[in-house]
Amino acid sequence: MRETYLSWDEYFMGIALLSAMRSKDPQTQVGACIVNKKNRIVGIGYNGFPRGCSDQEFPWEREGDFLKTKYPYVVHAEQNAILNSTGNLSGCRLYVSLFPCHECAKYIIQSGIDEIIFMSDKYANTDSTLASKRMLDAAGVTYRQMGTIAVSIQLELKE
Ligand SMILES: O=c1ccn([C@H]2C[C@H](O)[C@@H](COP(=O)(O)O)O2)c(=O)[nH]1
Ligand SMILES: [Zn+2]
Repeated sequence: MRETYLSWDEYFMGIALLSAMRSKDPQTQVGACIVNKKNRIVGIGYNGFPRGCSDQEFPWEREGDFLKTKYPYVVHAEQNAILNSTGNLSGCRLYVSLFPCHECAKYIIQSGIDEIIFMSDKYANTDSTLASKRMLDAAGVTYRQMGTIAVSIQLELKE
């Protein structure tokens, strides 16, 4: 038997990271993958503009006049994963490449997701993340950080 197969955590985080690579955000690409108790993927998403809002017409800027930045327009990865999901998310886990912001935390809680597995916590000291953790703690949604994963795509094609 092979000893180097991926754990479930590595597998689903790998899918979240692969999804992040679809994002057109030049600064921060986020991917999310929702998994049920049977280890079935039930939702997937990345950060991007809503349907019909073209990347040619909407800005990816971070600074300046609010309406000329990405912030009022971008749909977060977690929100897309929840909106794209196939059914009841009660008891599901969320794999996400960046710790969810306070807005996403509300949707996560209300959807019934009860565990978050994240990689980066680069905005840990911001009010958004502090508010997010406060709500998640109050609601009993647990979260844990995964260290870096080395997923190299290497298939042995045997004749
Ligand atoms: O919970 C979150 C928080 C942020 N995002 C997305 C939204 C933006 O596209 C980027 C953050 O951009 P910065 O330039 O790093 O501020 O990440 C998300 O999908 N989920
Ligand atoms: Zn968010």
